[in-house]
Amino acid sequence: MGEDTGRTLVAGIDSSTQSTKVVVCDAATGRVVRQGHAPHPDATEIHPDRWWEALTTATGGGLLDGVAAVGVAAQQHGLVPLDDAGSVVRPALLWNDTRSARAAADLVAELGPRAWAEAVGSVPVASLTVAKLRWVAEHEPDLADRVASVLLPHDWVTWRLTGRPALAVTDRGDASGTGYWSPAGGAYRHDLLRHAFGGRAPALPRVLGPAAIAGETPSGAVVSAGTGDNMAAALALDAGPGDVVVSLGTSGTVFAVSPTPTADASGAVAGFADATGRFLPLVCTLNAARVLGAAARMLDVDLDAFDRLALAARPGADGLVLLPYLDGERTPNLPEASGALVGLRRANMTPENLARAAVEGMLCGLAAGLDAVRAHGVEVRRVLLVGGAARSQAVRAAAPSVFGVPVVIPPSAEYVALGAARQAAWALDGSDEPPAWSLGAGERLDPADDETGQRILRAYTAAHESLHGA
Ligand SMILES: Nc1ncnc2c1ncn2[C@@H]1O[C@H](COP(=O)(O)OP(=O)(O)O)[C@@H](O)[C@H]1O
Ligand SMILES: O=C(CO)[C@@H](O)[C@H](O)COP(=O)(O)O
Repeated sequence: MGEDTGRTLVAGIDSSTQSTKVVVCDAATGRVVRQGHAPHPDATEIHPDRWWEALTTATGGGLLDGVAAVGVAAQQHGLVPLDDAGSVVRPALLWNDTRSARAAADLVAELGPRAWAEAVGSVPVASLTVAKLRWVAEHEPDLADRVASVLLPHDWVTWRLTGRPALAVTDRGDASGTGYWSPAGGAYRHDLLRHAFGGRAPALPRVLGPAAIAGETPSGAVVSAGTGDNMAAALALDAGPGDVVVSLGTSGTVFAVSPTPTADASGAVAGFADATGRFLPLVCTLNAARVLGAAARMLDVDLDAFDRLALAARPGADGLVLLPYLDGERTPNLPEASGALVGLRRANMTPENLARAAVEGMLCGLAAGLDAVRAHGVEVRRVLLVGGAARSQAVRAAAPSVFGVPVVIPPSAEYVALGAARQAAWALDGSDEPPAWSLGAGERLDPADDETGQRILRAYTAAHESLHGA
């Protein structure tokens, strides 16, 4: 690729829930020079080979030619169980697979929520790897007996990229989502792993530091440690004090970089580690961008027409509230819940109000996440809004009022892939700090007034409490 002569290129891979996205960037500036993507199957258990096939498709046509370093970020928590030959024992159970809800509740009942929060930063919910291990131990004991090692999605893709070495690696960020690695202590809790997995003690990947090198690709490109997708987005966005990132992908996430670890015994805030040696308190909802997709399908319109409908309704959707728990919910922890439309009246039962209620319902769940991180010492001066659904004009219109703080829409980019690329450039360079990449100015949107968002949130809270209690 002739245009690349004379500059160093790095690549970032985002193997997220719905797709694989790859960006190739100038290592010095972060400018994206080319990109690729490919979809994943729509399922909550997936054979990891599907991620590899998507990566192969996304990087076809020589996308990675001339790349000096590669980093992998991926959806967090997924359980990739391998046997002693490195073969996949069963398809990976993903973060959004709720069959492990009972297992999570049992783990919490056995040790208590405070003990979990203090040991590993988070209280187990169905998403966490530790709960998935318990589920396999109870429901598939013969398969559990064959599990020789356990990887996360980004660990597995990194392991494949580096030629399946004997020792797999991970990083602090992704390890912190397992439920058996302590962000505060910086070490695995093998006791908790054994406790969850019926006494079994599978091998775990070595936890690398932020700028470490995991290995090389067959063509000789350096491969960095990689990380979880939310940690990669935080790295790309260079989130500073007062910045809280809200990502609207398959999951909705609210997170901030913090110098100190958190331990929320209520379970709302997961006390993760970040990709720079610091910490990443995070709230995750199970229902975000796909709520809008599902509502658009119900209204038989595409996403642009859906936006126009939502924008044509008044804020508050004339009292119509959509509780968006379409795939169950993680925060609040209601894995068996379903969605609900509350407040229907003959006068407000319009496509416009339904579209608006879907947008507002999705955002209200994340506004609760902002309150939860605030309660754990995170300053919320502004929200940086990213992820697929941040492209929606209706989301952009509603978010500042619902969140009650200014919202910045960073320049359109694949921030998870960009964060993985920045980590790759950092590993290549070996400096103390990641390379200084400039994002460019974002668009700042301010709340309309103090009252609109409060009114929407009050109606949402009342609807939630009428069905699920306080
Ligand atoms: N303009 C839009 N309005 C609403 N949703 C959108 C829009 N563009 C993309 N999306 C949704 O964003 C989601 C993909 O976002 P992404 O952040 O890539 O997810 P993930 O990382 O979880 O795979 C899809 O559900 C897609 O329908
Ligand atoms: O489980 C979490 C965070 O704890 C999710 O955020 C996953 O990491 C999936 O991310 P997306 O594919 O929705 O970006």
